Amino acid sequence: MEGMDSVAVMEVAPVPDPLFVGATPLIPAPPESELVLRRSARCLGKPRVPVYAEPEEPKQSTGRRGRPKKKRDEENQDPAPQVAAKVPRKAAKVEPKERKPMPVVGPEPVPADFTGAAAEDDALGTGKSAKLRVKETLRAFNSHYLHLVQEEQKRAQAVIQEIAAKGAAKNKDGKKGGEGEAKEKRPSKRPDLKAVTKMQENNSFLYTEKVLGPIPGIDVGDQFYSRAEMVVLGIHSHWLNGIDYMGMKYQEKKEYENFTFPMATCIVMSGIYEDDLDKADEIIYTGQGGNDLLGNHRQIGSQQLNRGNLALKVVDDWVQKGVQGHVVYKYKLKRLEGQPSLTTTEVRFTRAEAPRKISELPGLVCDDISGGQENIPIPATNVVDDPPVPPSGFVYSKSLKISKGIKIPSDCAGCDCEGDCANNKNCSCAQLNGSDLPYVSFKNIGRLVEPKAVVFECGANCSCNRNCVNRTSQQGLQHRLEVFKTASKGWGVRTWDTILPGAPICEYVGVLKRTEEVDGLLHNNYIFDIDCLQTMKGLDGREKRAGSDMNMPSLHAENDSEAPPAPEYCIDAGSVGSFARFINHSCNPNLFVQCVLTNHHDVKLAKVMLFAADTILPLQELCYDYGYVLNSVVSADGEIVKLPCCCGAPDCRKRLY
Ligand SMILES: C[S@@+](CC[C@H](N)C(=O)[O-])C[C@H]1O[C@@H](n2cnc3c(N)ncnc32)[C@H](O)[C@@H]1O
Repeated sequence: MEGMDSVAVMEVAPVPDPLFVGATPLIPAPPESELVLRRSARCLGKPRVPVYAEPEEPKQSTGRRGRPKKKRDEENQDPAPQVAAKVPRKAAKVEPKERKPMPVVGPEPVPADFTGAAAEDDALGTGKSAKLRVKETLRAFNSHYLHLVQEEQKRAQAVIQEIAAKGAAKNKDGKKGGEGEAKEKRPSKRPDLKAVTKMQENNSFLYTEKVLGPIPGIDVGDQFYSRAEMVVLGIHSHWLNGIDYMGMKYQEKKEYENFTFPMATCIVMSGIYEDDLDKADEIIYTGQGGNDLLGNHRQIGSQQLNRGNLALKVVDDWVQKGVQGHVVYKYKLKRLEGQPSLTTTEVRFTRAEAPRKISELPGLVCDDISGGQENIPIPATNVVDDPPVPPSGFVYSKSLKISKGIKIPSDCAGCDCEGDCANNKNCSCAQLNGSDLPYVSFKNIGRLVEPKAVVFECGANCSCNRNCVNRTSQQGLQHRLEVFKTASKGWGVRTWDTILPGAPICEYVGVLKRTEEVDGLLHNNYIFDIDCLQTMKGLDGREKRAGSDMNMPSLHAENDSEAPPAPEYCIDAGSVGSFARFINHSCNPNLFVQCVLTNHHDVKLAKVMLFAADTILPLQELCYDYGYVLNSVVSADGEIVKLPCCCGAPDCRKRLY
């Protein structure tokens, strides 16, 4: 059963790789091949915004997270949106008629002021930066996707159970049946395609017009996890075709009167054409058609000079016999001058180079800051200080320490499932979560379907096994991470692995204390208030979470009041903590905070977990929104303490507090 589950997910899970060069809308194509999913993308467009644009050195100060008393400062809510550089794209022309061999055609100049319909950073007038809108669109897609995966897993489970039951009955009669039959019979569904359709129905695609030239919010070097993501952003509208283009109807539009159509807006290089040549800065691209699409890279037929193959305007093109002897059209593309360098030597394999060996890391100051406590070692590097020093002043602990006088209850009833609760549709822990389990399982790692008011996990009183998907936050470190010294935020944490939305990162651990114990403490930047009630209620600028209106009688009584009291407990990671204490704040974060309950139902003492909000690529820094209320940090002499934010996000609020 477990194997069957993961097959269902693997069939539908998009896996990284290709490239694009422009933008487009979508006509949702029917599912054509699983191979489409074996792709991701990187774009060639306008120059990249630096990842760490860190304005100034922050002052050391005091404060703690999640103590919302006032509304956020208006002035810091809404920073001026960035305007994207207008970088006109060069284009070259290919005549739309059969030629053998095709002549070399020079570039057709694009009018100097032409930057495409969506070139302004806030062309949609949302008041949000284009980067943020890209992120929000991807989050919406991933949210649909995870819900649909959950739906599909449940459906598959039901089919398996039904067929297994039939099989058992048949076996009784001496006939064949059971799981093997289920594997054969269960039709494959594509949650990613369904998610795209949902977004199209809701008009939630980011860009719905095809664009020539740079696309706001998309930079050279950006990576996408799947074709579906590119479709909902409006970068490339096809599931399968490598070339997306503007057809002849654009010829009639005034703004395009100087152009020759069809004209390509975006290509995807997926690695399935054996005749492609990929040198990152120069690509020899094979036109579309004639591939058997089985992932074995084989060309089984000749290509036609039509549709997308007519639309590419490139520095050179020709027709030749491919490796299998079939006619293929070839296009030479070169990167525009002045674009930032790429992190890989091939376009289609886009994973940034994560270091292979800890010992070879530049600036290595510690092989494993956890001293062997975590599942995976966490090295620390420092290329900022001279001499380089390791992080110090704390004792590593991967679990929460409890202050004297605080008792964590362990009184709640558990479920009586066998094995994994995902296989029991009547699991009592699933009921606590609203009916479905909060997680779906991918390759035996749980992913949280959506941020929730609170997550009820299986705990000590449950009879399911230790690997049950509803114990996802208890499985320890799942990804290779590095603690590194940043230029202006002190230490930070980055990943070496691709982390997918909803994946667990860590628990925020330290010493569990009463907040009154730490009130007035100066110079402790590592205190985390347990403020689930605020999160659940969606107070002080926070987003209201799914499940916050649910009738959860087991939750603490304060949950019912409109204005919950200030948090009673906090986690102090000042002197004891894990790598979580090094995770910095960002106004545009890639992690989110999630309260989790396991052995009791007192939200005042909930576990504080961090989960991935987005696809986080290798070498990206992990960060979450500390959620400080501006002007809420006050010094002993009554002065408001301010800390500038150095997160570098286009929508940065400029201050942490
Ligand atoms: C929990 S610690 C994070 C780890 C910290 N960087 C360190 O070196 O230990 C929080 C402190 O890190 C710094 N910090 C975190 N995010 C920051 C940001 N976006 N801008 C400036 N400073 C930041 C601030 O000094 C903050 O009080």
